[in-house]
Amino acid sequence: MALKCAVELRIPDAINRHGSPMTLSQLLSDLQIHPQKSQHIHRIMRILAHSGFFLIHNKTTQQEGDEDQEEVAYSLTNPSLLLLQHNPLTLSPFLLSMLDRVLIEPWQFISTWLCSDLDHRTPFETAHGKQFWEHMGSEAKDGEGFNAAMASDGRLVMSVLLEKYSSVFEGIECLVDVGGGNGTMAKLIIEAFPQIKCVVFDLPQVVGSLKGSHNLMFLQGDMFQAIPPADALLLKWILHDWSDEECVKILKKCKAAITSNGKNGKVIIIDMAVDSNYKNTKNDLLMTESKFLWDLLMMVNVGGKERDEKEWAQLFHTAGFGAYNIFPILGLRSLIELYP
Ligand SMILES: C[S@@+](CC[C@H](N)C(=O)[O-])C[C@H]1O[C@@H](n2cnc3c(N)ncnc32)[C@H](O)[C@@H]1O
Ligand SMILES: O=c1cc(-c2ccc(O)cc2)oc2c(O)c(O)ccc12
Repeated sequence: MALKCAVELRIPDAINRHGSPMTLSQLLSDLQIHPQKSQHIHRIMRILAHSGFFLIHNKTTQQEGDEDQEEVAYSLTNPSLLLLQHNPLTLSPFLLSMLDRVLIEPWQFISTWLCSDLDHRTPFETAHGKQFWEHMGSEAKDGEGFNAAMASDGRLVMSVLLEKYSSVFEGIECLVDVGGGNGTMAKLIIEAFPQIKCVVFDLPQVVGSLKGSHNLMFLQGDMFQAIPPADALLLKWILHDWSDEECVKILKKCKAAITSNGKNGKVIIIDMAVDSNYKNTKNDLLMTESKFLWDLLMMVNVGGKERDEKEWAQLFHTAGFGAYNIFPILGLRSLIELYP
């Protein structure tokens, strides 16, 4: 919440505009903080600096006719560079949506949900009276915020995919981005590979009003009913939204789509793989904690889960797939290539 406050106040942008470590008094004169509350900003900055979002410097300032004064000053770090408004890889929309009231409120309802005999899929439904995707379809502001969040995550992931793993897209003529949101990933794919025709397949509420181009098409539908045929399907942050049974249904539709007309395509999955040997102290404890937190996020908001490699393998096998490769690509995200 301290970080959300800093992003809402555009503190990273203020420090960036300043161009050198910015003292607390310079920061205060740039922000529109009520004078009676200005003494609190250093407390917010202190914890964010401790968490690695800002660097603290001691700056000596010369006062006319007075002794030099030491004042605390702040500069940006790699994580706060990713919160600048005009950074093409900014994660601010992700942060603001994920810490919005609508996604935070359901955490207050976990025990109520666990003890209730109401047929609610998630604490999200207990809190808001609707399931996640239905809510995002009916509350335009929340839906747009969530789609913008996913788009900002997509730009970051795509920058890594294109730089280090672009071979996954080689040889593809037609790709369907299943649950592809507002088409951010698809647009970056066709920019890098103009020979690929991309279809962004998502719910009517997400793609119904979006316009395509000569090699980009928006198609509305339900991935539980049918997925359009293609050489390759992309599923980014899709399967962790769903239960095992639902994932098997989606994956069976995926297999039908990549094997229609005698084709032998592939499914490209970008999702999380929890470490199965996390008790091994050599593992990164913070990384594992984050993955377990995401697992709860999926339980609380959408009714999905995060899976370890054994659980992924079981899903693929049950859905009738033959082979897969899995490797970590960026932070919590892994890339899985799945073959019939
Ligand atoms: C977590 S978002 C991921 C969006 C995008 N793949 C990304 O990572 O940026 C899941 C997407 O699945 C879509 N979705 C949910 N249920 C769907 C369904 N039954 N058929 C097609 N898309 C669906 C949502 O509208 C949403 O855009
Ligand atoms: O409802 C969510 C929330 C997240 C989320 C929230 C906070 C974080 O620090 C990270 C992620 O992510 C989601 C997601 O990836 C998804 O596919 C559906 C819902 C949510």
